[in-house]
Amino acid sequence: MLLVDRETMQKIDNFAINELKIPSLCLVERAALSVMDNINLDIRQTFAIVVSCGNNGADGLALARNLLAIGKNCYIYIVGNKNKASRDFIINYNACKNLTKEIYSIETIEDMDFLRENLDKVNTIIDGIFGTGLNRPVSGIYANIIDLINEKNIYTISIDLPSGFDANGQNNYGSYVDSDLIVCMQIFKKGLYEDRYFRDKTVVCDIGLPKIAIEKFTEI
Ligand SMILES: NC(=O)C1=CN([C@@H]2O[C@H](COP(=O)(O)OP(=O)(O)OC[C@H]3O[C@@H](n4cnc5c(N)ncnc54)[C@H](OP(=O)(O)O)[C@@H]3O)[C@@H](O)[C@H]2O)[C@@H](O)CC1
Ligand SMILES: [K+]
Repeated sequence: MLLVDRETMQKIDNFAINELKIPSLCLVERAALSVMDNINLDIRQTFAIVVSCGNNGADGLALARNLLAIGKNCYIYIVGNKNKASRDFIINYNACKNLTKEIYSIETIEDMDFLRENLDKVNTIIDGIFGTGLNRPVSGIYANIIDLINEKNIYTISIDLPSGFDANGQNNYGSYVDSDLIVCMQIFKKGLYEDRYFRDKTVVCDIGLPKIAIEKFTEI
């Protein structure tokens, strides 16, 4: 079983995008559709999509866009500084704005109360807060949101990694999402595989990263 740590995954992503010229927006779209393929859309009608402003969030907004396109109810909650958002986040954010009014920033205690109340409207939470970009302990509003998600007994799908969980399985960054399902992009992240609780809840999906990019940084 091929496993990667965070740093190696980032090297593979960056080589594919910057050297092989694989458009990152295509990788984000494939990631979003791989999550969508793992949702039973016959029973899941209403979604809370919780994102921060990096490419894990871009995956979440691309998923929201695809769910909205088929008429699902999506409530989008954004934590973090949109001014620091990734290009792929912005592209998907601009599209989602034309598909729904239900887009909310979560910054204050009042916003947290709003989120606590509104999560009860959905039967599925999509966790697109952090992926392989997590690089320090989770604190403040991020920790509050992760704790709130865990308080709710609502089916939760994490994109790539449970937000707050270290891809390398070495660092304890504090709170992390207690996911029901993790859709992990392209290669099993080491920390997930080595964690018995999360290994069995993880599916690994091909998002189109070329073999030559993967082989360059791993011993296949
Ligand atoms: N193009 C690609 O590479 C592809 C990526 N893909 C997807 O993107 C994910 C990686 O995306 P990403 O590198 O943008 O980081 P992400 O996990 O969204 O974090 C966002 C930012 O949060 C910050 N941050 C970190 N720790 C923090 C903390 N404790 N508390 C607060 N903030 C914290 C940190 O920014 P900083 O604050 O360090 O400037 C970080 O940059 C990957 O898992 C996969 O899902 C796939 O679509 C395939 C193509
Ligand atoms: K996540």
